[in-house]
Amino acid sequence: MGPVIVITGTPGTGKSSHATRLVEESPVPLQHINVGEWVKERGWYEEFDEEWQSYTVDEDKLLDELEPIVAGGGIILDWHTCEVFPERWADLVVVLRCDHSRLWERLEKRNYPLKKIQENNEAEIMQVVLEEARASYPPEIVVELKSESTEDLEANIGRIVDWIVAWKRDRASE
Ligand SMILES: Nc1ncnc2c1ncn2[C@@H]1O[C@H](COP(=O)(O)OP(=O)(O)OP(=O)(O)O)[C@@H](O)[C@H]1O
Repeated sequence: MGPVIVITGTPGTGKSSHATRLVEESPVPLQHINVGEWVKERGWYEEFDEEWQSYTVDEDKLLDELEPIVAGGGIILDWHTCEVFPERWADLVVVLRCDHSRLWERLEKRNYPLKKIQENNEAEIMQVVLEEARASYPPEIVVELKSESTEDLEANIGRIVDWIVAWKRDRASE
């Protein structure tokens, strides 16, 4: 059985880019779950908020549906929030960080409404997701990683792969 790795961070910090690379590089098979996409595709939401252009997630449904999948291990949970997931699910929580002006450019390229860019930009400055991760999981499993360049991305993947190798070794010797 593989580990459950949560990759979180403000929208645009590079969660999906990291998850995609990690699936390719991981020494154990991992399934990438882009939780936001699953919410949309599988209807795990209560409504679509026009003003914020986002879905109001049905958290009970999401947890019920994900529980048996996560229980099998070998999962990357890719989402901009992590406090919803039960603490027991995660073996590692990666919080991606990005300089806010760079993040602004990335979000502008996606044609996000200005209000949404501002909200996300502010959340990154206030390190909302990092605080959320620290409040929700034991400190030893929360790792903050910079995601501003492709060099950062490659270095981060290397670190996570090393962590998986150690995780596997620890399990084998138990
Ligand atoms: N470390 C990085 N170096 C260079 N470009 C990056 C890096 N991380 C992300 N990007 C770029 O930023 C954009 C957003 O990346 P990505 O879609 O992976 O972010 P995300 O956090 O998954 O966003 P969302 O939460 O909206 O799904 C993409 O164009 C991606 O190529």
